[in-house]
Amino acid sequence: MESETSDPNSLFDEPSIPAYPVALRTSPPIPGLFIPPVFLTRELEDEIAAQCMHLYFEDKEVNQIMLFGRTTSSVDGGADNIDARMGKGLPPFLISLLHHLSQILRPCIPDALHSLLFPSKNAPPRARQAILNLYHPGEGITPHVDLLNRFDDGIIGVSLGSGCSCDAGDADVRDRWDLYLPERSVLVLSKDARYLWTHGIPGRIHDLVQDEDGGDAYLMQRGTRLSITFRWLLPGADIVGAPDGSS
Ligand SMILES: O=C(O)CCC(=O)C(=O)O
Ligand SMILES: [Fe+2]
Repeated sequence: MESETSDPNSLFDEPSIPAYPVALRTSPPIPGLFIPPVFLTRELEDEIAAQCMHLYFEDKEVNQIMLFGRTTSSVDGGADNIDARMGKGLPPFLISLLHHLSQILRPCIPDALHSLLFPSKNAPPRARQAILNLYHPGEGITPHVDLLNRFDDGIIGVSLGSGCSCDAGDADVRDRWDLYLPERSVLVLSKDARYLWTHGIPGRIHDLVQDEDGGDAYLMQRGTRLSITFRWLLPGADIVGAPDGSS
């Protein structure tokens, strides 16, 4: 992940209103990208963040954790085991989060996309992968497309602890959008948004954000943000430690 700190020449550590692009609060016209108007509850946010911090980040010098699930089989009840189908091999609190996401996303995204993200009993079994990223203010992630040879279509991301801007650029960087991912919001990337557009988080301590009521854009300070993203592993891609082991 990349990092940038405040301007060392700034006397008062005040942001001069920077020439940041204004991050939109509505989904831009990128096919397959959804930031639906649904949010995790504060209780759920706190519970998940506490589990992640305790299990993976506290007292450790890491800012990214990758968790690999496994494909269901007849041993765990196969397709009838709804928890296994949701994310066999992932920790129980992430499986609960996936159940919750399935419920809240159902009315907000196309049915076909919902079935891709949360497959029915009859769908072929597959393995999930989760990436947990911890960003302190000023840190970001370089624009990228999630690995094409490792992950399938359909990515879900949640933002915990803080919002941030996300920049989305098309492959030729001829078109780009800045979107605001509020704290507790959910982002879904599929189709063009997953395959043809990059996504990244600029490493900043503030974001310039569109006003919801049509007023001037305003600066929002970043807090520590934890993102959790879920993807499907392509068949055979669940071998940990492959040479291309980045996200
Ligand atoms: O932090 C985020 O929301 C994005 C993370 C991401 O793009 C990744 O882990 O591949
Ligand atoms: Fe990504």
